[in-house]
Amino acid sequence: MHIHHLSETPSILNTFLAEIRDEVIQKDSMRFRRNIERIGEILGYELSKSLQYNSEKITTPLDSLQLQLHQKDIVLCSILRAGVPLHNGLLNYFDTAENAFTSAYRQHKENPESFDIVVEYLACPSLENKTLILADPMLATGQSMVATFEALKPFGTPKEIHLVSVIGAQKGVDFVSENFGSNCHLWIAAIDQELNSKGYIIPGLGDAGDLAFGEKLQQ
Ligand SMILES: O=P(O)(O)OC[C@H]1O[C@H](OP(=O)(O)OP(=O)(O)O)[C@H](O)[C@@H]1O
Ligand SMILES: O=c1cc[nH]c(=O)[nH]1
Ligand SMILES: [Mg+2]
Repeated sequence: MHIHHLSETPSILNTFLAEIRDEVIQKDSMRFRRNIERIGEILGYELSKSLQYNSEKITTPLDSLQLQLHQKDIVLCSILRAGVPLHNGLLNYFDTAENAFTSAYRQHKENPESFDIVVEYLACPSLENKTLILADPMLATGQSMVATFEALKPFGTPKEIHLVSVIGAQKGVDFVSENFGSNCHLWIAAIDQELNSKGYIIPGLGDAGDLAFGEKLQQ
């Protein structure tokens, strides 16, 4: 897997990462969602440099020229709920993308430290020979990404796969590296070293779904 760890090079991205991590600033849910969206825009821009381009003729009022424009074969898939603002950020740049949504949530067992990933909702166009972008802001154990990828398999074989995430734990990055092919790309803003016993990224930011949309009752 090709891992693109973007905050290794300091940039304006770090300001948005600082705001979603900061325990005071992150409580403003509108700002939290917008910052995830802005990070999605930056990750999408970086990802766009690796897409396939065709030369197309553009006619201005004065003349014409050839421009390199990317192939319009993107399917953007995100994982509910925390994936929604990241999806919006990517869609802000990939105007013509087709869209897929899936739900993957942690179903906790009696022991709070163990959980299963439940994939329930799935709405997806054909993925055959398309460029699949699979987006989820948190890559903790990596199980949601892998379970979603398994659930998408009946929809066809993409020609390229790009995973997009905001904060990952090294363990989750290793897990997706083992489970996605060597040609797959991971575009990630930050990689933290630890995962706690409940599967939360340390230092991370807390619960991205709750920060964006409010607390939910455990199932
Ligand atoms: O890498 P993993 O260990 O699978 O964990 C990451 C998952 O956890 C979060 O979702 P969550 O289950 O909190 O659902 P939510 O978006 O509804 O809050 C996040 O958005 C990922 O989908
Ligand atoms: O740290 C984590 C792990 C999973 N989901 C989150 O929202 N945060
Ligand atoms: Mg959550």
